[in-house]
Amino acid sequence: MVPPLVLDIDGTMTRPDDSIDPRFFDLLPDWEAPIVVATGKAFPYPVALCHFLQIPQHVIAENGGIVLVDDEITRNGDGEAAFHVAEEYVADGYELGWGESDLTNRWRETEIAVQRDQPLGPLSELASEHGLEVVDTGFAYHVKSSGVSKGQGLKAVAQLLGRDPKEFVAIGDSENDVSTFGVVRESYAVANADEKAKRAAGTVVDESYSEGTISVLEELQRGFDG
Ligand SMILES: O=C(O)COP(=O)(O)O
Ligand SMILES: [Mg+2]
Repeated sequence: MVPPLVLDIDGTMTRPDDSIDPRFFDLLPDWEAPIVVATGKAFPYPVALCHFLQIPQHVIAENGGIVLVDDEITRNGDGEAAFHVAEEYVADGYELGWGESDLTNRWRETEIAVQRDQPLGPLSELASEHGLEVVDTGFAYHVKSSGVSKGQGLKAVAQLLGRDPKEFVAIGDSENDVSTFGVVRESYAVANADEKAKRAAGTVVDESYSEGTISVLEELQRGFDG
């Protein structure tokens, strides 16, 4: 059998221009084991991705803040504290950086995300005053509860699916994937991954972005066929 997968979105399922690699639309629905989409993005994004891929909705959103398995939703972390950090950051004269409608944070429930061109120092200070931490995904700074992570999320998903996290193969590109790498059987960082992800991964793939991810999936598939 092919192994169950836990896939990061940004930098892992995407191409360098941030688009989802269309090859996943053929590859993933045919994958004969559970697939978990684990992302720092707000909840609607991975739900929509699973919907349009037409795969079961096994989702870790907001870096573990929200977990969805089929019809069951779990929320983790101190969202109130994260929202206070955002308010105070803005009151101090900084911006979250996503414009008026802020589609990045609009549907967030357990953490907040700040554009990476905004100053990190004051954000980290406010976060620690509220007992929170900042994670840099390479796409945004995320202010979140420290006990909340994609890895914790995967443990919850695996349990609901009647699986062991140690059955999973994880692919990711940044420090928010390190916790996932720590709980799975095999972990792969794509070549564009940050140093923390590369250090934590069992294997660093030669190819970047979705090209790297697809090469891992094809390798797993070949192992299965062979
Ligand atoms: O939302 C982000 O900052 C990164 O998202 P990802 O976890 O899917 O890479
Ligand atoms: Mg990523």
